[in-house]
Amino acid sequence: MTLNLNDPTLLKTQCFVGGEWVSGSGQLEVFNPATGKLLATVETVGSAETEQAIEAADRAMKAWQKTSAKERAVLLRNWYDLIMENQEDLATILTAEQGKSLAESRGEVAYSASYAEWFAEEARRNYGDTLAMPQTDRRGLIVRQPVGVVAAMIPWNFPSLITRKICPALAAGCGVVLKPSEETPLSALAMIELGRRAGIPAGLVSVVVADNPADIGDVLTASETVKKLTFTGSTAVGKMLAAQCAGTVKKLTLELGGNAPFIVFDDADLEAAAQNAALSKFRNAGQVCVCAQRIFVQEGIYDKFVARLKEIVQDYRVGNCIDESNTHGPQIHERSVLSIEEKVQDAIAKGAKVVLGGKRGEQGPNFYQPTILTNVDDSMRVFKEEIFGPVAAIYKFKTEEEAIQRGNDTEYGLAAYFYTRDLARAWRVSEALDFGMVGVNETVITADIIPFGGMKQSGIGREGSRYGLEEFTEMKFICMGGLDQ
Ligand SMILES: O=CCCCC(=O)O
Repeated sequence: MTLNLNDPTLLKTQCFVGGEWVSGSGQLEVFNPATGKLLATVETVGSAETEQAIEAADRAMKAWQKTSAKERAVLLRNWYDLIMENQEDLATILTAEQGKSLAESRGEVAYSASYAEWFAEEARRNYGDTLAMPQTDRRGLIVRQPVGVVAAMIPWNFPSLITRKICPALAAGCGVVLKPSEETPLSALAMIELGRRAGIPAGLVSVVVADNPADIGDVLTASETVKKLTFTGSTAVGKMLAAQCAGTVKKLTLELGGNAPFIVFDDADLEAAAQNAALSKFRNAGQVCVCAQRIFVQEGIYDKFVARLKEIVQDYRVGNCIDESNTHGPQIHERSVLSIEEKVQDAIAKGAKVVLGGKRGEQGPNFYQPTILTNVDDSMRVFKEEIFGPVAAIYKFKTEEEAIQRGNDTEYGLAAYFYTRDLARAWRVSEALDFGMVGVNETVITADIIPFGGMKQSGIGREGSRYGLEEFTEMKFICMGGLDQ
């Protein structure tokens, strides 16, 4: 399948190692999940090339960390400009390999660019501190230095979001070896080509694609040279990688799963709540860790809310999103459809009622219909597990205490949302929810400026914001003595 790109040279099919596009020993076929058609065959690499990438990053960062913050900022700003200039091509590649709507892809590319711009600015604010020492002949300083070579792994649901990891690392003075998901390597390769054009020094950032991800993962996690792992993906894989990193005591940033409650109180603006529940729940066909998963609606407005949500969702046009008239795309693969199907069947067997959908889509093996379930309860798999699909399960509740208790009843703690017009309740509930990010009367809460990350088993650390830069630095204390001589 040929993609209609303004700049066809952005469609890269080799890995980028040590500043060069390199031939690989294996081959990885990348398919459009909407059509099953082959998009590209990427030459893959293994452990030897991953070792080379680590050594190259280590070498390159020795010079890079000596550059001025301004120089690093200029490079990141150039990258931002190039991403935005190529937004349409990047969105086309993203939709083709991942399936999300073109509108969402354009948004993701701009969002990704925003991290390059943000960290171009933050690069100049890598501040330290001074201490009032108890001894008169001493001065204490705290400086922040680059953590070292960083291994970064990104998931298939946001394949162009490599900047949220690479840009703070570069701003801090680190080198990076990035492993994209094997399902969606093309966006990362296109993005890094633009990074190369923006002036990333040879070797400082490599992108390694494997047909056997464990080959690359094992080398990155065992390496003594790699000092930090930043990973976005499932909680199960995050735990495994954290265990692998324990041998070399690497610093970790883990952005893992979520099971976000979306709570609608009786006093809420019902139209806003229904519109935003739909927007959040069905974003990227339900494949977003941070979005609404368990929708709790207070009993007084439950029926009205369900009716309005159904009206909104039944208008969705599901299909191949390269056709811009389609609003929602496929799941990433058939395994995912099977997993959604099993969870919906479990709910139905335990008494759930299907208000909309509830079946595989007719568009192809990777599609599942936008679905609304009522009569659901907390014993069902749709309550306990991340659905990662277009299924809105709507739970009824009576009191605020009950909503908070059930909302918190999950091992995850990434994001939570609620709708109310009562200011005191807005504070109470915000403080009581055990989640890293809380949206009050708002679901579009993520941005370059905010600390993205979760509590409990949703992860460790934060990305973006001013805290996101700290994650790529080591704090060093310097004591200067003998100053009264
Ligand atoms: O997997 C990452 C989800 C990112 C979504 C966002 O930042 O809004």
